[in-house]
Amino acid sequence: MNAIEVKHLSKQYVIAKRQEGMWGAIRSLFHREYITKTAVEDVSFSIEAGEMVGYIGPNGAGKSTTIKMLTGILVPTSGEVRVGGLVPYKERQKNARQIGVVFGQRSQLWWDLPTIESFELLKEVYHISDRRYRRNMDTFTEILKLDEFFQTPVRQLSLGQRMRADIAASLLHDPSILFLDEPTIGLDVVAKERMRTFIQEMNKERGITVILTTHDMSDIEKLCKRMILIDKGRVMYDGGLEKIKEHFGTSRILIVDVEKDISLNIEGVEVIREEGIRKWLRFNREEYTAAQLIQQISEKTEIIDISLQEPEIDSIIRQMYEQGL
Ligand SMILES: Nc1ncnc2c1ncn2[C@@H]1O[C@H](COP(=O)(O)OP(=O)(O)OP(=O)(O)O)[C@@H](O)[C@H]1O
Repeated sequence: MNAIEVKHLSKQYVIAKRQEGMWGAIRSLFHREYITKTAVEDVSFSIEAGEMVGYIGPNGAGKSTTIKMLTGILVPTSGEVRVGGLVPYKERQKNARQIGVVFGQRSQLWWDLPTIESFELLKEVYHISDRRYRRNMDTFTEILKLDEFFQTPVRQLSLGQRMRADIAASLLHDPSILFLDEPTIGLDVVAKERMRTFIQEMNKERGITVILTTHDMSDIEKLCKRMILIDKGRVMYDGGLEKIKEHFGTSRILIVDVEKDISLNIEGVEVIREEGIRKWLRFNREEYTAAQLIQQISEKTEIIDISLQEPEIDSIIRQMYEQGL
């Protein structure tokens, strides 16, 4: 069964146009002009129950707008959206029972209360039975070490602690679908790793469907087999990580130690770094094979050592963002 089904989904925002200057401001009191901004355009995808999918794209691509439509906060301008069989904006409360949401930049916990009290309040809000509450709290506390800061008010938690508390809170009512928006933003390496391990475990052990929005490609690499890439509101790619490397990652880097420190001017090849006799050469595998390139270099100087670097997913995506999709 598909956990999420999105068909030809679009969202336009209608924004009042700002008129310049004082006269403009006065004029707009009587005559307001509006412009429409398309944030999501004709987006279709389906996500199976138990899948973990990365939803990525540059700033302003339309990720948050999509997530808001999936969680029922926003009403689509057109198209269809179903989450666990429900139309989120029509059945917001019912939908809230089957989804968990974590926004890395914002907390859903009560700022001034000791952390444990936020959990107790959520227990009431979601009508969670004592048994379920205990079971979940025990599991989450064991993995996320929540008891280290149960008595600390949320506003005094470190970012890492706050994220641990937030993700636990989002799962307290056993949702089957989890939306994570930048869950590792600002965390140090250890905290990131802990968060990723927890997400992975919840997906594997409990079969929770996860949609992960992030700008950190290593989140995606570690967690998701599939990613949906959007730009300017449209889906540009939907598939596996490996395939994106094949499709878009046409550049390779040859690292070569040469005998003489000479400049290696080869047409279509970019020297991206030099450290004495060691050079990093970026080339396009559609224009050159590594063997051809090595041949060309060896005509100029003797080669002492070589190695070939495949592009990292991070650099491929960065390149795609920079050059447009
Ligand atoms: N409430 C709003 N009113 C008008 N325009 C909006 C509103 N929210 C978002 N937008 C615009 O819609 C587009 C998509 O925004 P959205 O927040 O969905 O992008 P995003 O991919 O989540 O970006 P980021 O990675 O920066 O969070 C942007 O051009 C943004 O300026």
